[in-house]
Formats: sequence, structure tokens, C-alpha cells
Amino acid sequence: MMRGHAILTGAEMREAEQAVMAAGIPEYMLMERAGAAAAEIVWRAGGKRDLLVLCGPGNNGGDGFVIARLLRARGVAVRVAALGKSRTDSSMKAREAWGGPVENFLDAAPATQIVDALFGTGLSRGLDAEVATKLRALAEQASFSYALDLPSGVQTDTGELLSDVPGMGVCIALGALKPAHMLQPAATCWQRLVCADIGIETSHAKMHRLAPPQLHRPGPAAHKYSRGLVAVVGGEMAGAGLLASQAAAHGGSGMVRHLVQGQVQEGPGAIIAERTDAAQDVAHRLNDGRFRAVLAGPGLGRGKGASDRLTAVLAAGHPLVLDADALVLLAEEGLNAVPPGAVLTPHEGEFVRLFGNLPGSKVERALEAARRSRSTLIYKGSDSIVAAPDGRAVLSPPGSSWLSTAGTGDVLAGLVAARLAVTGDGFRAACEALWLHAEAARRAGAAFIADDLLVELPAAIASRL
Ligand SMILES: NC(=O)C1=CN([C@@H]2O[C@H](COP(=O)(O)OP(=O)(O)OC[C@H]3O[C@@H](n4cnc5c(N)ncnc54)[C@H](O)[C@@H]3O)[C@@H](O)[C@H]2O)[C@H](O)CC1
Ligand SMILES: [K+]
Repeated sequence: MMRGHAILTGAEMREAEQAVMAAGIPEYMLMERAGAAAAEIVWRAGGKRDLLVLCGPGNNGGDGFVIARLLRARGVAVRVAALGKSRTDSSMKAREAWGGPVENFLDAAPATQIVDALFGTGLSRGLDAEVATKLRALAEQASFSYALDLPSGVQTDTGELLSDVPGMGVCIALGALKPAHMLQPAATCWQRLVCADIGIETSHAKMHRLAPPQLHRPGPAAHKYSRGLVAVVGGEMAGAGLLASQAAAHGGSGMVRHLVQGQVQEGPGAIIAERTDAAQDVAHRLNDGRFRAVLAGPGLGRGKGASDRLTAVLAAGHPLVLDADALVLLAEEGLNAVPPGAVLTPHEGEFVRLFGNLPGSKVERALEAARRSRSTLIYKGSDSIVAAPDGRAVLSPPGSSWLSTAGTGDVLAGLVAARLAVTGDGFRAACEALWLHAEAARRAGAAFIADDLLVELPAAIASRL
């Protein structure tokens, strides 16, 4: 399975840095690497435009002094403004190596380019008000702005803004991404995110950025059953189940059966709609060993009938995707009803109904919920997270805000069912579906409706073959 950039918490980052230092690379060497990598990014983007580097008291500030020194050597007109004294050995060494004038941050005049090297992973509280106000003023007066490691004011592991954070042009993550680089509201504080490699070992990381999947064409011997039979168990609202069924069909399933309640709604001929008004009809239809995935939830409803249909789905013993109303019903019936290995796809409200208000960052909450439910979880939002019971997590970059429209969750659920039918792996299916969903939205552009995502799915899939 394709893995994206490693993501380390602040504590994991410090451990990784300690390991590098224990291997004989002094901290200052790491700082020089970080500064050199960031200086290259600033040079390529801003060239010789005049530059003001804002240096804080810790190693983030130390990186800033390295950047200033290296770009001055390239002929850039560089000024440095510091927020107090440098307090770490490495940052003092970097400040000494800069050797040039150091202005007082609060009095600094604006510049065409600024680098925010005030605070990084060591931020422990919000910025003092006058500092935050000054930082915003300098950022707004600059044409190019870079946040070093993180914009100052962002909480490394949760993405919370501990104080006002101005919009920045480029966020330069150092050594590895941190959770805040993928979580809201921090992830809206820059336009472009780059990660600079400084030789930090990240192969042990448990969190990764969502990566484009490697998909495969059906083989020459493929047929509709070998590609994976999917059932979508709908209910009172046939439209949601139809969207999910079409997404499952486009998403790789060889055959999709849409088990509807009441009048069969006109839909694409490729979707086999079967009327199953009673729960035992659902049980009867699902009594087929060829199903590779069963999705319940979109349009299921929340009444007694829906609950009986869900009971039939849970009893059928097929690989499961539970979404929307199925999650609401589960919240009442209890997580023990969920067989291990299912994929749950809650949005914020459904998550809280199922798991309550858990402590910690969105990643920590997702991982705890996956552990408790023994399921893979897609904790949806503009910062969706895929979490597995074994502690793995994949964080998606912010998707298109146009996805905030009815039915897009049904499309995602259908895609998860298809990928589960194809891969047989809930975590991988969730990651592939999430990427395809976001890619279809990107291709759909602006002001789309959920049905438009279906139109974009073939091209999204073709782009990863
Ligand atoms: N550790 C390494 O080998 C490398 C780290 N890199 C860079 O260093 C920062 C992390 O540095 P650290 O010194 O731990 O913290 P910060 O520089 O982020 O600053 C924390 C510093 O400031 C004080 N502080 C915290 N919050 C506030 C506040 N709101 N107001 C005032 N002062 C505050 C705190 O007490 C500390 O003294 C990391 O992001 C990287 O940029 C290198 O990249 C690689 C080597
Ligand atoms: K910073």
C-alpha cells in the first residue's frame, strides 16, 4: 500500500532528533541542515527580494539565524529581528554565526519577504498579544511569507490555534510533517506545504499523509463475481443508496446489488435493484457467500424497520461498511454489535454519538475509537483521518470545501465498499476510497453536486492505474 509523508508528533520528533544526535550528528548540525533546506526553498520562491527573518528564543529561531546567514551569502538583503535572547546552545551558536545586526522584533519595519522562525514545535502557549499583532502586521505587509516548521501560534499535535495566526504563503515542515500540518484549523493557515528532509529517520512513524493509491486494471480472467460482489442495503431514502451503489460500481466492484425498501427507484441499468421490504428479505438476499462487502447506512432510516434491517446485515457475516444512519442506530445498540474488521465512516456528529467526547487531538480520538470498536474508522471532516485498531493512522490534506453538499458521504461510503470488495483490507480500502473521493471532487471543480462526483470517478481511477 502506498504510504505518504511520515507524520511525527512533537514528542516523536524530539525522540527522532535525539536518535540522530546519539548517532553522532550534533544538534547544531541538524540546525544547519534545517536552515539550509529552508533557505533553498526561500531562495527558489523569492530570489533576491529583501528578507526579514523573525527569530524566536528557541531552536526554531536558531534555524532562522542559519537561513539569514546563508541567504545573505547569496546576496539577499537580509535583516533579522529577534524576540528576546536566544536560549538554547544551538540557537546562540547560530546567532553568533549570523554575526550581523539583530533588531528588536516589536520594532521591526516590514519587508517584501518574511520568515516566521519565532516558534515551532516548542510552542507551549499562545503568543503574547503584542507579538501576535506584530506578526500579523508583518505577514500582511509582506508579499512572500514563510512559516518555519509551523506558523507561530499553532499547536503541533492538535492543529489548534493557541493565538491569532496570520495566513502564510508557504509552510516549511522540517524533518517530518506534524499532525498540525494536516489538521484544522491549522491546515488553513498556509497556501502551500512543503516538507524539508533533514536526515531524520521516520520509518517507524505510525502516522502518514494520505498518498495517491496504486490501482490495477481487472485481469484478463476477471468477471463480475471475481471483481467483488457488493450489496448496498438501503431503506427509506432510495436516493442515498443509489448514489452509494453507483459509486461502488465505478469504484471497482464487479456487481452491485441495491437492496431497497419500497418502490424501486429508476437508476442505471448496471445497478441491480432488489426490493426487500422486510428484514428477512434482506437476510435472504445476503445469504450468498459471493459478497465481498456489504454497505449499510445511506438512506437506511432510523426507525424499527431500519434497525431490523441493520440486524440482518450484522448477522450476515460479510465484510462491512457502516455509514450514516447505521452509525446512529449503532450508537443506540452499542458497539459490541459491530463485528471486528468493519469500516465505520462517521462525521463529527456521528462520531460523538458513537464514542462520546473523547480527549486529545482528532488523531488520538480516531485511534481510540478504532481500538474500542475493533474497526477501521474514517473520521470525516475537511481533515479526514483513517485510523486502524493497530494504531496506524493516515491523515488527508484538506479536501475541496465544495464537498459540503448532500450525498457526498454516500458516494464515499460506496467507494469504501468497492475498495473493500477489491482489496479485502479495510484500512487500505478506506485510504483508497478517501483519495478517490477527494480526487473526483478536485476534478469536479466548483459548485458540484454529489452526482457529479460519479462522473469524475473513471478519470480519477484512470489517473492511478
Ligand atoms: N531539536 C533539534 O535538534 C532541532 C529542532 N529544530 C527546530 O527547533 C524547533 C523546536 O525548537 P524548541 O527550542 O524546542 O522550541 P521553539 O523554538 O519552538 O520555541 C520554544 C521556546 O520558546 C518558548 N515559548 C514557547 N511558547 C512561547 C510563547 N507563547 N511565548 C514566548 N515564549 C514561548 C519556550 O519556552 C522555548 O524556549 C523546531 O520547530 C524546529 O524548527 C530544527 O529544525 C532541527 C533541529
Ligand atoms: K515558526
